[in-house]
Amino acid sequence: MGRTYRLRKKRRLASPRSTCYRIGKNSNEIDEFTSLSLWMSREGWKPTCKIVPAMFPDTGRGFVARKKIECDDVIVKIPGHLLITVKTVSDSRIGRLFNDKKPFTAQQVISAFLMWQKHEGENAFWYSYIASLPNTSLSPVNLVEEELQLLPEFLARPIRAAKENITELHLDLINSLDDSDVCTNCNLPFSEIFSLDNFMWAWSMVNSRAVYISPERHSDHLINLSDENTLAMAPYLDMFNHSCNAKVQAYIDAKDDSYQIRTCNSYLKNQQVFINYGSHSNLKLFLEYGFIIPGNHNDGIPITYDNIISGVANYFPCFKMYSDVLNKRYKFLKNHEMLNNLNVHADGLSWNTKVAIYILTSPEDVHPRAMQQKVFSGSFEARDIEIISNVGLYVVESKIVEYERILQNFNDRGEKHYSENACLKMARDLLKEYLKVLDSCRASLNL
Ligand SMILES: C[S@@+](CC[C@H](N)C(=O)[O-])C[C@H]1O[C@@H](n2cnc3c(N)ncnc32)[C@H](O)[C@@H]1O
Repeated sequence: MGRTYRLRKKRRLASPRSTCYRIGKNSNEIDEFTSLSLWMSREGWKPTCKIVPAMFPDTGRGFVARKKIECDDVIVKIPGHLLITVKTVSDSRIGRLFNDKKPFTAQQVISAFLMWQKHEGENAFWYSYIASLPNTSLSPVNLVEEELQLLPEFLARPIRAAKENITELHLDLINSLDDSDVCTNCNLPFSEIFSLDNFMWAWSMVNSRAVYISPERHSDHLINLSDENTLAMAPYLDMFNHSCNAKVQAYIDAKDDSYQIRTCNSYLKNQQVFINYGSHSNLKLFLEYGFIIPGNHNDGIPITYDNIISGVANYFPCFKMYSDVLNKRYKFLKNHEMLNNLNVHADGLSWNTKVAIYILTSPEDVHPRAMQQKVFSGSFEARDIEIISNVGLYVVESKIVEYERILQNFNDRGEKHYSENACLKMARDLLKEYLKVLDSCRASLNL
């Protein structure tokens, strides 16, 4: 096996040849994709490679390769005028609701546009795109308070905050309307077209599907924004699923103002083709997109300074919790920003966790400069590594007990709910993933 072959093999994404089914192949299936691609073709879009939408058992709707795709191929190219941006809204018939008014967020503006286009139905220019969007999302913001109470606090807290934010953005949008703001086709007030339910749907679509554009692009609009103009909805492109292992380059080609994605992986015929939404942990994917990835290498379980102190106290029974030395060491860690990113990963403790354990367990007579030198050069001695691993092991084992309790509690209270609610089931799967990460970290510290 030559070097070139090995390199090519490595770059190929390890997704299995799919047991997916092609969308539009079943006679009774309404093929939104065909009408989307026909409409886009009429608007000047051309496919750049042989991919078709398909349903996958583990990731849902995505794209499958119908022919081999090579590294460096452009897998999608969307003409600039088929992106929905703040400028699209400003130039549209509902631009008057926003132009030269108080500031709105880009997400508020684009969400309002999606709701309006959905309301316009077949009359809408973007009808085929709107019809291609899912009617529901698995975003946890759809959980009601009774369901949120089943979740551990570290999951329920950010979801409540996101729900509050959406409610405020919605209220803000409604309050900006006046009685004369009605649909010019049917006279329905915009306050009804922009109902909270519709807003939740549109907000989730933008949150989970929008791509990033640089703020200076599509910037000649009349809407006063309270945040950066960096969001665009990209029809067709937003059907690609995410893989942590996918490598892509996404960019606007200034020559023809198109949004393009080039893959840095290769795919065999019948493999799912992925893009990468960013180096997101499962917590972020769950909260923002409503899915998680088994074995996500971006996962880190947060630990606290107090967790580490308990670990040190367990290892050194004579350790004094409130000594002057400890206070100084705490200040040292804080001043050097070494108390951020205290995490446990599948392959071991984060660097700052190791450093915190080392600093807190160094003998009293070690000069701060000597500790600093060791930390910055990363040259721990065998004895330091042994202490870090032993204290780390205690911290990780305590976390395992904590998360087993959380999972058990969730199972006891939520059993009948998560069989019916996919989002609660996902929360339970996330807790199980955390336990797998902790187990794997324990194994690596035991080596
Ligand atoms: C940009 S869309 C991708 C296309 C989407 N599957 C569809 O049917 O239109 C993002 C959404 O797809 C789903 N998704 C993306 N990647 C996934 C993955 N690896 N596993 C499970 N769901 C995924 C999630 O529901 C996410 O909110």
